[in-house]
Amino acid sequence: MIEVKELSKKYKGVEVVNIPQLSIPKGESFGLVGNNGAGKTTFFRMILDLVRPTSGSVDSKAVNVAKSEDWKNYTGSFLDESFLIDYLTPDEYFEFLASLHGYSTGDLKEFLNRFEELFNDEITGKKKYIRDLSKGNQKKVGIAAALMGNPEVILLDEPFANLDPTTQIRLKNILKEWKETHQLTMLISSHDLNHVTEVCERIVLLEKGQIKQDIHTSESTLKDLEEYFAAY
Ligand SMILES: Nc1ncnc2c1ncn2[C@@H]1O[C@H](COP(=O)(O)OP(=O)(O)OP(=O)(O)O)[C@@H](O)[C@H]1O
Repeated sequence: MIEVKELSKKYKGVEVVNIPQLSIPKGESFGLVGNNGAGKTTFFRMILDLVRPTSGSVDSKAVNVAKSEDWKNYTGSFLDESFLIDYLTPDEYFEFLASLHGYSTGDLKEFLNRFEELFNDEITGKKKYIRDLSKGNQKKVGIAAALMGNPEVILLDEPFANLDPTTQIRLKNILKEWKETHQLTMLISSHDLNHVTEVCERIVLLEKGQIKQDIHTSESTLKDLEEYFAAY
């Protein structure tokens, strides 16, 4: 589904991402971990054509994302609040996206019902602008918005950060369920080793822009990663 070839990004001559080859097959839940500055966000931004590689390419369904708009039809993403329209209320924002995706009022209601627990009565029906929501609640809006339109691929940067423990657990369940029911290809970057190893069947560890480990998640993965980061 996603193919990375000889991908490099340099800022002022300093290489912050260097991934010679990486394949993410359809339906995979792919977790990206690494310390601050490891290059996770830059890598995700190149997959979304928000940052142009210095060299190399990212293909989605065998088409270079920098040379086609096709991938935008089946890719959902939420990297940060800049993905939101903050002068709208969540209801206005969801209605706007629903119209883009051709949802009827009933479709939208049904879609939002799935997030009722996650939203915890703080998001819809409140007449509060997105810009006035807490960081955690903005994140909930962004993640739900990213799942609208049944994307085949979704990219989430730090989805568990700023969420309370109850919401983290609810989000984990939503992501796992969505992946199973929609055969979603999921790319998640996270500092939360616990959650990412629970949600993702594969973990790639990035260090200074390079892949240091590429692990099929098993019972020992969490402990192995904790040991790796403790010894860093
Ligand atoms: N626009 C930019 N100009 C210069 N350097 C940049 C730019 N964007 C990112 N970098 C640098 O690239 C490196 C990788 O940053 P990136 O944000 O991708 O890391 P990250 O793994 O997502 O970090 P974190 O976990 O802290 O979010 C860092 O050294 C960062 O300072």
